[in-house]
Amino acid sequence: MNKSFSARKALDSVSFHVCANSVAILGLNAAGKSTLLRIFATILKPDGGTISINGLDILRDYRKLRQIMAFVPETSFLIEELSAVENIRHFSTLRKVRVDPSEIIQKFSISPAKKPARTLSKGMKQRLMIAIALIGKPELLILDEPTTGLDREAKMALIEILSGMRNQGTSIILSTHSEKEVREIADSVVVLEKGKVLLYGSTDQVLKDLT
Ligand SMILES: Nc1ncnc2c1ncn2[C@@H]1O[C@H](COP(=O)(O)OP(=O)(O)OP(=O)(O)O)[C@@H](O)[C@H]1O
Repeated sequence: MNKSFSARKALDSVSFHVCANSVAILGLNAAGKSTLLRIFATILKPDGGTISINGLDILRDYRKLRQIMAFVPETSFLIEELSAVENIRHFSTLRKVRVDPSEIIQKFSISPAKKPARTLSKGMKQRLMIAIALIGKPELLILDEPTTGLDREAKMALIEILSGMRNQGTSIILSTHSEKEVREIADSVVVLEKGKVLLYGSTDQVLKDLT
């Protein structure tokens, strides 16, 4: 699969197959991670090639894929002037799903819950975005560098949330710069380098090959 932006090849003959509940896309800056995730999330179209996730073709079955998937991008999608509770209400109404915001706030330990989202720390915003992404119980969660910019404590809390979700059967695809994070969350890894696949396979094997 390929993807170019004008003359720049962001993804160059990318091809891999992994069978896992949680997959990490590992790579340095500009490796092509976000581009690949945005293609998986059906936001961007590849220039060519075929991709299927959980048996669904991203071009042919994109409607079905969108129904079972949630995407947490690198930048915030929260409405900054609304509180955490109001953001949860807003996005659940858009998705036509009835939820109890206070239950979600409690489950994800989001605080403060009633002040504008702009007052939340980066870690709390990430938790809130993941909580919102999980409204409607998607089978597949795609996250673009969810722990970037978080302190150690917030990172660990988020990793715990994500591993818990994986253990409960949610499929997870995430991008990261961190081998440590890969070890804690992912069953399989795809390593990208300058738009190409350098390695892919089980986490243990890939991390061993990288050392
Ligand atoms: N919309 C765009 N227009 C032009 N070039 C783009 C666009 N999106 C990505 N690129 C280019 O494609 C390449 C891969 O970018 P991408 O954001 O996918 O990398 P990344 O691995 O996610 O990087 P980072 O870790 O810094 O977020 C980069 O050279 C980037 O400049």
